[in-house]
Amino acid sequence: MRYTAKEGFRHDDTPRLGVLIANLGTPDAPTTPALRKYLAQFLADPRVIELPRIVWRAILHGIVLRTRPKKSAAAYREVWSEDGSPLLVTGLAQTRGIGERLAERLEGPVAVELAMRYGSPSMAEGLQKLRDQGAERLVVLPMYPQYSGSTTASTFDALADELKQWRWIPELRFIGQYHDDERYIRCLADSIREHWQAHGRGEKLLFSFHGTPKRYLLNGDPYHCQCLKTARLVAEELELTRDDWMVSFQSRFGNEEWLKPYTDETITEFARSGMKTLDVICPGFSADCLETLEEIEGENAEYFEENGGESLRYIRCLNDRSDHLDMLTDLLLEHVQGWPEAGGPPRGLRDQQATRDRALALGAEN
Ligand SMILES: C=CC1=C(C)c2cc3[nH]c(cc4nc(cc5[nH]c(cc1n2)c(C)c5CCC(=O)O)C(CCC(=O)O)=C4C)c(C)c3C=C
Ligand SMILES: [Fe+2]
Ligand SMILES: [Fe+2]
Repeated sequence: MRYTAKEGFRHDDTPRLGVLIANLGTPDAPTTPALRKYLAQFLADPRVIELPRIVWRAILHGIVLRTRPKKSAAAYREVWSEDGSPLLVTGLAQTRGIGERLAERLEGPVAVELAMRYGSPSMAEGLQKLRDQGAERLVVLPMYPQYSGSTTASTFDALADELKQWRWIPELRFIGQYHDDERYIRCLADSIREHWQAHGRGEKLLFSFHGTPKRYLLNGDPYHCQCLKTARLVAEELELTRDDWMVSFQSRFGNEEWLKPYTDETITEFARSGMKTLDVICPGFSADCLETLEEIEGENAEYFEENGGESLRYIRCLNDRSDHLDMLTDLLLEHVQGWPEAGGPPRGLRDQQATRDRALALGAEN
């Protein structure tokens, strides 16, 4: 059949609201073969690498996938826990926490699933699980506070690739960003204050965001502006002066110019100029992952010390903090507003009798 439908579909099924929590994804294991598979999917995405396909495919298969998997696997081993990759472990905890909160706060039934853009659980699996639970309305929350074509739009592409195979497309809301949401800014500021209380305050606060090629900004991607705004709002909330904080961009990939200043150079420069203590936070990530734990808390903390600094204190992502999950639940609830009978089953399907009538009228057998 060309178009798919829910397994065991019945015309009198109870409809519910479906919530898809989407994040980037992570390899299945910290091994070279698992990394090769993950990076092959990730780096083949034209939203991530905007280069002519034939040129890039030759570089990807001829060079990148022969060299990077081994190096990346070693980096993943540094952060891997007994339960698996931090991004997945935290993603599952976030999904559970948001599910519990929504079930308490919504009148109608709700189903919440996690899906990863690359690797597993895949976008197709997450969406099919929601459909199997009767989700006729769908809200998608890509867990990226700042919109970027390379992340948020890529999630949309994967969503569309799956949904275009469905017979019955759910009603849809897609959350594009929440970079300046007051509650998100307050969560970040509170996490910084708590860190200062526990570990003391460093000489400066560095906001380090994942970078993208500068070309994407010049071609209209709002990511850079949204990162700067998040940092400025947090600094305002903490009543910092302009000298107290700075923004930089990490995780460069490839040879072209990326968003500047680069985090590794900034941190090295700070240490060389005599700074002894530095606080670093990564508000572009909703969950700690390779890029924060290995690259910032590991590698960049080493650069800081090697160049004369004494301690780089990494402030963890909001992860499954309850204020973060409350904030994301509020955001989801806001986005289902305006739907007839917000959050509940679609109008006309509320009582089972009406559904059965409709099934009869259609002459359906079930
Ligand atoms: C938070 C936003 C992210 C943006 C923007 C982003 C852009 C981007 N990333 C790459 C290349 C890689 N990123 C990798 C890991 C990675 N990236 C993000 C988030 C953003 N990326 C996360 C959360 C992670 C970690 C995943 C985990 O499993 O913990 C990797 C893989 C690791 C490695 O080999 O270094 C690559 C590669 C590009 C090219 C890009 C912008 C165009
Ligand atoms: Fe990345
Ligand atoms: Fe990295």
